[in-house]
Amino acid sequence: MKVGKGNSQLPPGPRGLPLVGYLPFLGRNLHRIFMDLAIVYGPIYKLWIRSKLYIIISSPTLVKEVVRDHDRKFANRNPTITASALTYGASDIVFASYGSKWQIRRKLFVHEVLSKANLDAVYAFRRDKMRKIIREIYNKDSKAIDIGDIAYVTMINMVSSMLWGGTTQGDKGTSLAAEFRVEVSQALQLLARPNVSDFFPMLVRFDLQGVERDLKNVLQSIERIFDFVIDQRQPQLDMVIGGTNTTSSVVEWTMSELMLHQDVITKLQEELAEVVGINNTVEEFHIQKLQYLQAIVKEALRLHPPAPLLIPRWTTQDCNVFLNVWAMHRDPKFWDNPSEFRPNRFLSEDTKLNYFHFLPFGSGKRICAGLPLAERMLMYVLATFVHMFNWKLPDGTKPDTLEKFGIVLEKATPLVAIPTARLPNLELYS
Ligand code: HEM
Repeated sequence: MKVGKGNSQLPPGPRGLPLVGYLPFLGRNLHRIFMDLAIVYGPIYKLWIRSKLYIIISSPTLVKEVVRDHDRKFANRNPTITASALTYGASDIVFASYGSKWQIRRKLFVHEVLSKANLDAVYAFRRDKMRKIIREIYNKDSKAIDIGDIAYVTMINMVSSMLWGGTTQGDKGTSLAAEFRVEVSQALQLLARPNVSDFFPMLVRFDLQGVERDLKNVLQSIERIFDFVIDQRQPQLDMVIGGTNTTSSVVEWTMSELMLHQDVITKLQEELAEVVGINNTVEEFHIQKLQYLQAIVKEALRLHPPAPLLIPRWTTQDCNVFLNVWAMHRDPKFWDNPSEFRPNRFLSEDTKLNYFHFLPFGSGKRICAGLPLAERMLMYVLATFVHMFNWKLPDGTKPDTLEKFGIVLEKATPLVAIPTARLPNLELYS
């Protein structure tokens, strides 16, 4: 199929303005705008932005064609100027073109760095970092803490200890990790922002929206923090950026939903008491027995997938394809009362099956390469936070579920909560 503007085989789509196409109508919440357009144009439609074609899909049957039936044709990426700058010319896995370099990098990453044997072998590092965080939370002595920040510190410590055996230590480390989180979060939002320079190459040098300037500043800060933390060693951005904001954001979203649903947190604490025991700390080997926790995490990933549009695919026919999983995760055709947080839906046999309307990690050749580590860290951290502590909101506050769109869908307002030790044996906190 040719992708010229007059091609009648293309799906329908909204008309844009002459020259710029649909660009002026794309606000910051792309996943919601795309869902609203799907109501008008159907589960597959097109957008032109200048001469670039975008296809947006939000039906599981069509998604299956992209990620399974014709996977290879849709396995490429087309990084924007911002994505290229952030990854030093797509020298990572996420934005690398589909080809031998990507294949080698991915193979090494999946089969060596994140192999089961290697993940088991470095569990001691994750355990050690978890213990330090338990102590840090306990020492806050019933003061309110930012859950996203503490989750981020935990994740960055776990990931960096796996990579370099290092850590961000104590208060200094915590503030550095928090600083790093702000910078990475800004970088991810810049990545998601439509940039005029991508569509008008002759305007690149003017950087009209200042996106490249902002990204350069963010990159400089990231490099400065990295140099300090890892002492000049080669940063592995795939793991450090891909693996920390996503997982910590899911921890924050899950904790927010738990704070809003006391019945769920009570049931989870009962499960933890039964599987782990109130005289023990959580270990990774408990995770597979924590069925209710697994359902909770899936439900949080359904409502708040960190990558609501996955990472766009670039086809052999030169067009970008967005898979709007956020819309599918909330489609009443597939879910009863889709906007309600109901982990039980994942306990029934029906939803345990792998359908294409639930894809928080994507699917096919480009499926999240960090999935095994992501699952371990998420479950381990959440189980520990909920088993070791009771959490209460500061007086007069209420958690919300407002979103901030970026490559990672974050919470707009940070969740702040007060922990108190839950287990009788206080030695477990020291
Ligand atoms: C809750 C946590 C996470 C979620 C929801 C998530 C989600 C995703 C999604 C949706 C994609 C794109 C998939 C597609 O295009 O079909 C992706 C790609 C990727 N993720 Fe994750 N991710 C998470 C954690 C991690 C972690 C912990 C790491 C690293 C340790 C990681 C590394 C990667 C890499 C390297 C890719 C690129 C794969 C490729 O293009 O070949 N992710 N992830």
